[in-house]
Amino acid sequence: MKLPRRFFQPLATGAPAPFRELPVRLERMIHFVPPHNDKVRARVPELAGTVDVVLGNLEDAVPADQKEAARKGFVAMAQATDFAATGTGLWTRINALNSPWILDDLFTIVAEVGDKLDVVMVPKVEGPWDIHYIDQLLAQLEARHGVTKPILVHAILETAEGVANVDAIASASPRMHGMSLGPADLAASRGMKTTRVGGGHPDYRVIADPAGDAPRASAQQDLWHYTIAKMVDACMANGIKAFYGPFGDFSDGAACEAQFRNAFLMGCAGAWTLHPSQVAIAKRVFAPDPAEVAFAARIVEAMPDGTGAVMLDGKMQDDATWKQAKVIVDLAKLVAAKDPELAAVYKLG
Ligand SMILES: CC(C)(COP(=O)(O)OP(=O)(O)OC[C@H]1O[C@@H](n2cnc3c(N)ncnc32)[C@H](O)[C@@H]1OP(=O)(O)O)[C@@H](O)C(=O)NCCC(=O)NCCSC(=O)C[C@](C)(O)C(=O)O
Ligand SMILES: [Mg+2]
Repeated sequence: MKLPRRFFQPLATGAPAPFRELPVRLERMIHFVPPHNDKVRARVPELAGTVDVVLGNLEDAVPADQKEAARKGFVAMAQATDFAATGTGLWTRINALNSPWILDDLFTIVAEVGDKLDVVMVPKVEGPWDIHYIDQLLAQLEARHGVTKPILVHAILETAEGVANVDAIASASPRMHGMSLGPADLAASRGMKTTRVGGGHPDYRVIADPAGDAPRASAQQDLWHYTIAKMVDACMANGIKAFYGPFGDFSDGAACEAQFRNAFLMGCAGAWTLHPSQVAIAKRVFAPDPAEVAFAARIVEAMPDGTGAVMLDGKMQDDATWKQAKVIVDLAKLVAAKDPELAAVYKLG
């Protein structure tokens, strides 16, 4: 374990000091773009104003013979658009640590567009040692290329070993931004019997006890509940953000929305969008319900210093519910600052 007083020291001479607190940003969706696809890349300038984060994906879903084109395409799209002007985050997902592409990914991207890059998403993180490696390398590259804003790191939780080490990953470095669930790789790593990318499974259910000849009620359960809960606890305990990952069935918007909403209610800040049709779903889900915001605002107003006990509509409020209300009001303010339509609905002063 590193000494506490050394935790926030830059890891290379000339590298920027790590953030003490994460920048406060609205990240309802991390929108995936395949940078080797010229047609999709051409839409990025227009897309940038409509999503909270644009991510250029270099890893899985990019064919091996297109890795270089994807890297070049990412540099081109990063240079072509002023993401900061619309408050849009610019991220990339690099190839895995054991792949032949990762060094070229990081060397090229930090050299060419390191000052524009907010977050590097690292796939298949197994333990804190993976984060330490990336942390050190990024510091060296930031120093070499004069990058002044620290590049953050986001881990994908997508192996059984990673889940076993989730707390240590979350606390591995002050560079940690957060974590996303990777349900496809994780299912494979765990030996789960599903070919779906996220979402439920019709055979994963509980069944009521028999009661005579009556048909037995049965309901589908959430395969990802345990993992999301574990990830949210690890992230929030370390002051970083948890995200649901991808939902692969673009034809089933209702199931995507249900999965996103479960993650939102459990504490996640956002989800990935892989297709334009999922952006509106994420916007709908990762903003608090206006009725909840109105009630939360009443709680905050009824307890100006956040202490004591009061009754509102027959419901007891105290210091703890005040904190719950603050979570909702603070998020609503963040959403309202970016979305004038919701600002009008929330009516927050
Ligand atoms: C699947 C694909 C090929 C279907 O692309 P398509 O063109 O066949 O689909 P479409 O329905 O015909 O597209 C309609 C329009 O939207 C455009 N479009 C389509 N997608 C996008 C996009 N993302 N951003 C912006 N525009 C997009 C597309 O170009 C088209 O434009 P047009 O009307 O002008 O012809 C395409 O959607 C795509 O490449 N999406 C990203 C896929 C991806 O990044 N996958 C990896 C992340 S998930 C993962 O890795 C797992 C994980 C975490 O690791 C683990 O669980 O283990
Ligand atoms: Mg994966």
